[in-house]
Amino acid sequence: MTMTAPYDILITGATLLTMEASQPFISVGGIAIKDGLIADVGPAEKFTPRQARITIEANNQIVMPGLVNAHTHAAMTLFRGFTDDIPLEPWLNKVWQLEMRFATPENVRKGSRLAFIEMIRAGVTTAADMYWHAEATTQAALEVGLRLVNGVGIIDTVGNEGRQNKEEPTRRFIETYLNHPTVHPCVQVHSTYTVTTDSLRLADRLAQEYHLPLITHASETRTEVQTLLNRTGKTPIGYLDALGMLHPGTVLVHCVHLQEGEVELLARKGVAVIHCPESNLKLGSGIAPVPALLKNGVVLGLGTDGAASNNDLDLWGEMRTAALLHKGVTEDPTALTALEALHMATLGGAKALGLDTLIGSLEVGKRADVITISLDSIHLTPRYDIASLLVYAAKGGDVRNVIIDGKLVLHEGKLLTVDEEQAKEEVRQIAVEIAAFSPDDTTRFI
Ligand SMILES: CSC[C@H]1O[C@@H](n2cnc3c(O)ncnc32)[C@H](O)[C@@H]1O
Ligand SMILES: [Zn+2]
Repeated sequence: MTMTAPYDILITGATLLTMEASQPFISVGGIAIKDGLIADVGPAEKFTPRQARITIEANNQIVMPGLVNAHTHAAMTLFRGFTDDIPLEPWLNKVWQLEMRFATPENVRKGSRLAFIEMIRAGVTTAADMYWHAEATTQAALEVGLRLVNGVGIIDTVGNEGRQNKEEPTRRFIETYLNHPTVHPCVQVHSTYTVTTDSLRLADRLAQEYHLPLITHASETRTEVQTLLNRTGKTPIGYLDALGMLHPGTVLVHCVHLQEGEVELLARKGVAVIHCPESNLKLGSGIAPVPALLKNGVVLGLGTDGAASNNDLDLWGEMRTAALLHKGVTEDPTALTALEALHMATLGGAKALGLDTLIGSLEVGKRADVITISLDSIHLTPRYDIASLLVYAAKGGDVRNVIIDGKLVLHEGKLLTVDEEQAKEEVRQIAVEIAAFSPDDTTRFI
């Protein structure tokens, strides 16, 4: 007689970092996964190895919720290192010339696939993407096995997009994925400086109609704020407010140059903010007032932004940078603690994207997005405080296992879904053409 194992996957012998407020750590425990869900979590005594089809013995490993990269432009791996060490506006003017030529659906799929492999290898289980050809990015996520928040990227001043109808493709994407288990539609507009008032209004209307997050870049640079002030007499935040677009569900990426009263305004309106510290530093944009946003109760997520402005997609580095940066600028080592950085990279990001009932913590009934981190390395020895170890010493390469929606995607360091060598080779081939292209310095899009 064959007995069916009660669980699909069982992880035993690990230290659990649940990210649950009531019980954030369990010293030696296990987690059981069944039908895509977390079926049980708890101390070791609860589990015996033969209870599952796959058992992962995770002694000297940490088990925690998968990381949420709450803002990225995945396909921009294609342009990683193409143009560095210049400010955002001339950078965008170059990047947009590249994108008009090379961001074809097929290239976007290949560039995104490379990005998603990089992310999964570093423990990211969910990414929120904003790019051209949303369907191509989505296909890449489905192939690699990553959970994706995505929508049609509305932008009016680049390419022929300005003349095109935004409503129909946005609705089509939303309706295709509304009840999908791993693709979560959202509405997204690039920014107040590249999108018409009509498109901003349309985006807000669609977000409200479908009860979806509305994501946009805001107040990333001093120049952006000045551009909006010159055009409208309002800052980007003030402009969005005047349009009634600041409300729960609105997600603002960057928020580096907030003006007086804007932190409090965002808190009052229930707006979430995504912090992308490494991209902001590399473009010389500045430093977002994260400690003030935290103090005022704003929901915060953490993002890498794209690989052309970061230039990697490692959220461990992002947590560490965030924690160190805010201690440094405020001259206060408590400004952003290790646990707060971990929260931003897990439950905070999930909450910002409206997914906290599904993911972000290890809780029975949530979707099983789970990672294990090996503590065997020199740089993770010895061990006192887990949050400290993870934020101040761990690296993406320490991730051993990744489970997304109950499926094992990375097993003991081996990616199970796609051929990594082929993924790299395909992007190298596209890069040969990109390397031969010379964008000019003319400002034409902003
Ligand atoms: C409509 S597709 C998204 C669009 O955003 C561009 N982008 C990449 N990084 C940034 C950034 O830091 N600020 C503003 N816009 C950015 C990307 O190149 C695509 O064109
Ligand atoms: Zn961005």
